Amino acid sequence: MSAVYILENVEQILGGRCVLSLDSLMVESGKAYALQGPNGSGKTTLLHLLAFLRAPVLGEVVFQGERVRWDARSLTALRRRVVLVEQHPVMFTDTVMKNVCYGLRKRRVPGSRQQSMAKECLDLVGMADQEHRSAHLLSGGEIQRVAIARALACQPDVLLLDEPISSVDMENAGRIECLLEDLRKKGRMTLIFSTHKPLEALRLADERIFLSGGRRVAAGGENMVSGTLYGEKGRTLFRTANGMEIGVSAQHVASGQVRLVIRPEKIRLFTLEEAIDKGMENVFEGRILQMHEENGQISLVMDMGMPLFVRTSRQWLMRAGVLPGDRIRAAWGPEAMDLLPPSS
Ligand SMILES: Nc1ncnc2c1ncn2[C@@H]1O[C@H](COP(=O)(O)OP(=O)(O)OP(=O)(O)O)[C@@H](O)[C@H]1O
Repeated sequence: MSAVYILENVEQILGGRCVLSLDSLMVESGKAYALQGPNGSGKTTLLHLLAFLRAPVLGEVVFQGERVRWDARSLTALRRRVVLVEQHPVMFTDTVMKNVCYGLRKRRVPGSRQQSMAKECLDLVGMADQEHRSAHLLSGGEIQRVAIARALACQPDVLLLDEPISSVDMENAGRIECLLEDLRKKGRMTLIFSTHKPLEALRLADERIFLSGGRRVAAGGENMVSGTLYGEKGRTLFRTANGMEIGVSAQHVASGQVRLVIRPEKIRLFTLEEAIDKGMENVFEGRILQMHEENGQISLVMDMGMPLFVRTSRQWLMRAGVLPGDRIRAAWGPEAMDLLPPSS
């Protein structure tokens, strides 16, 4: 597979502050990527850079083998190959059809062809029968679907989406998920979308990119849960809002509201028949919800009363012979946990 983007030593400064700093990032053609990270971690900033909407202050971007020069002429050509669907897309006060044709008109596609291309794309997002409706009267989820149709009509090489599912109802979210899944399977365009939902990222992406404070980090935020710390019989316990209790060992003496992170790579998995290793303060049984191969490892989600993300080896999976739906046990010691202050 060829690289569609290569970023090197890229920095973005906004409001006098460095909000994005990436040593290197390679995006392969035809794959689906999820951008994850807490609020303000730089996901939108990175999407704007990849959409050629804002040049980085430092560093180099290579797109489809050519260094991006950021001058007006080359940007016009690049923006024809990459389309961004913003988190809250703007609709023109016109019909759905006219909105979908917008990009095609700008690209000077002949009028007759515009209609048929737009119809095809409205069909893909399940809005073919809505072409005459006024776009500004659509619901948030419908707007998101029309915006995706408008982007697809331009037949971009790269489709960027800023939190496409976060603010839409379940029905629209389901339709958008199916569409992204379909596009990913076809592999004709590169997909990059930001999300706050780890399950969605795992389900829809070939690779996940985690950002924190504008930097790429190994992983994070997957098993981050808010709750209360309290002491009981010489132990310190963490209680989640839905009443789950997790032992966090006596070395954590603080009490009150905190966030707990359980590191996916430090969790050990056991079949129900296996003996649990010594020193495991927490042992939970649950059902496997999802499994997914990622960068040579297995990412697994288990339902233990909350989704628990675990990174394990292929060898463990082969040996255990378990499948989604099977019950297993997850166990971890104090080294797998970090306590953070509550989010502001
Ligand atoms: N135009 C701007 N001027 C100054 N600071 C900005 C500007 N745009 C974004 N920022 C800051 O840059 C940082 C990264 O913002 P960005 O929107 O990329 O984060 P994000 O990961 O997409 O967040 P969210 O999940 O909340 O959408 C934030 O601290 C934000 O306040």
